[in-house]
Amino acid sequence: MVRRMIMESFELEKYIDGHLNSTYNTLRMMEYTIPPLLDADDEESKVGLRAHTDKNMITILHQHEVDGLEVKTKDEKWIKVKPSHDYFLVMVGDSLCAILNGRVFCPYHRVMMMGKKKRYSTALFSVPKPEVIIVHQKSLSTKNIRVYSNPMNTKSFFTS
Ligand SMILES: O=C(O)CCC(=O)C(=O)O
Ligand SMILES: [Fe+2]
Repeated sequence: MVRRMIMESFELEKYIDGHLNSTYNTLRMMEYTIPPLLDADDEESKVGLRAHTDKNMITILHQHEVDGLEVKTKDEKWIKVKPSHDYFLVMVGDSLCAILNGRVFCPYHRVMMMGKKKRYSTALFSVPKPEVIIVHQKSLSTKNIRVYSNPMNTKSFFTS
């Protein structure tokens, strides 16, 4: 649904079905244990998952009760995502950013473990199928924020 809305907002309606069929979904459930050397004054000791962008198209995330997820904004500030039963966080990944030629923001995010509780999260990743070639949409070429000039197959893209 979110991908459909994004494609519509760029007037790419005719590509929606092909785009949705170009991916598969994978669900991952994660458990983060309390870091053994947790020290409130030492940022490094709190890292549960290092800062990264997701390579896939879109990630839908839910964190259960214990917080820790942080997302970096365009102006380079880390913001904490509060856990809630009521919402899921949708994050754009590198593949969607590439096909839309950088017209959507693909944020760095990380997990920082603050307290004395294990943390659980669930993520649904939509991933380009292995045979898919990642190529940016020509009609979006004018605003070349991030350069993905060469079409790449999924394997090269994911390892680049
Ligand atoms: O556990 C989380 O909240 C984030 C997980 C994540 O970013 C990932 O698996 O790529
Ligand atoms: Fe991630």
